[in-house]
Amino acid sequence: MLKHLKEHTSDNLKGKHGLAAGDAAQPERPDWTIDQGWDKYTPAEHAVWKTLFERQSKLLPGRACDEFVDGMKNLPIGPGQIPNFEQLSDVLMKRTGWQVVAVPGLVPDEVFFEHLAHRRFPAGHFIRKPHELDYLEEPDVFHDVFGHVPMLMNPAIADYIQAYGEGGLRAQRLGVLDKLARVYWYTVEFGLLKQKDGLRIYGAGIASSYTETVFSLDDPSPNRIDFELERVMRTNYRIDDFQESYFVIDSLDRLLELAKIDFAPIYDRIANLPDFEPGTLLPSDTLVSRGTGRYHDAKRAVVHA
Ligand SMILES: C[C@H](O)[C@H](O)[C@H]1CNc2nc(N)[nH]c(=O)c2N1
Ligand SMILES: N[C@@H](Cc1ccccc1)C(=O)O
Ligand SMILES: [Fe+2]
Repeated sequence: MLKHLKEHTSDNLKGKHGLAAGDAAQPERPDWTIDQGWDKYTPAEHAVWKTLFERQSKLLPGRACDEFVDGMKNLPIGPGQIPNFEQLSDVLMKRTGWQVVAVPGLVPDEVFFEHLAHRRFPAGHFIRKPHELDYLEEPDVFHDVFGHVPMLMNPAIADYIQAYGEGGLRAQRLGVLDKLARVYWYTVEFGLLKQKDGLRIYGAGIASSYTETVFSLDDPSPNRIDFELERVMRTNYRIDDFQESYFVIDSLDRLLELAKIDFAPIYDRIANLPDFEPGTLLPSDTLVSRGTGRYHDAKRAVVHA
């Protein structure tokens, strides 16, 4: 599974800012951007990209949403080489006004939000090692470019992620970042979309993961629940394993509506309400499918044995 996802937790970031790629030094620039250094990728690194690209490209038709497939088709992303961020930005800029900038790994929350608010997507410049194809703790170029960039070709997602950047800066000031981060997690990273012919993936954390692509759509274990904002804001997520629940929207335009909602009164309303564990089902949930819980229960049983 792509448990790549310690990536998005503030906790994980503490004491680890950007150093996490192992040996990355302090940021060269205040916005933490670096040069992609495209010429410095080795043949072995391009080969890792190719392996990942080909595996995912076979799996995604009929599983990724139409917008993802369209976005990919119109971008200079292929099996042959790790994409060049300047070439991606040229195409994206014309389409939705976004750019891709290189960062050494996780960047501090406020730096991340500042980039998004200015329609710059920070992408890890490094690629995972051959022994980490399905597991890594930081967003690398495969997750960030293959998973996120195709969706940034879509105008609704483009506006939504910019608004999330602005909302992130605000949520930080209000001390409610954990609530907002769950909205990003259960949409941009792990969102499912109802299309005419069934459930499809639009979340980048799924789309860049071979194993979670199958698990999220085909496995009976996880819950698939209609997206409801307050419910999602109160739901913890798993950073080191498949999700126990996925939240489903019926149109990407739904995200634009979310972006326009003023979250401040909602933060206030839920401030003293309890959070939910990832696998919880509530009487108020509208289910696309109820999960058996089998996958995570089996693991819990081993831990408690
Ligand atoms: C809350 C939030 O979205 C978050 O933790 C940030 C922090 N820094 C990051 N930095 C990078 N490069 N990529 C990310 O997705 C994030 N996520
Ligand atoms: N509308 C949110 C910001 C936001 C935009 C997009 C996604 C998530 C949140 C707010 O008022 O803070
Ligand atoms: Fe991501």
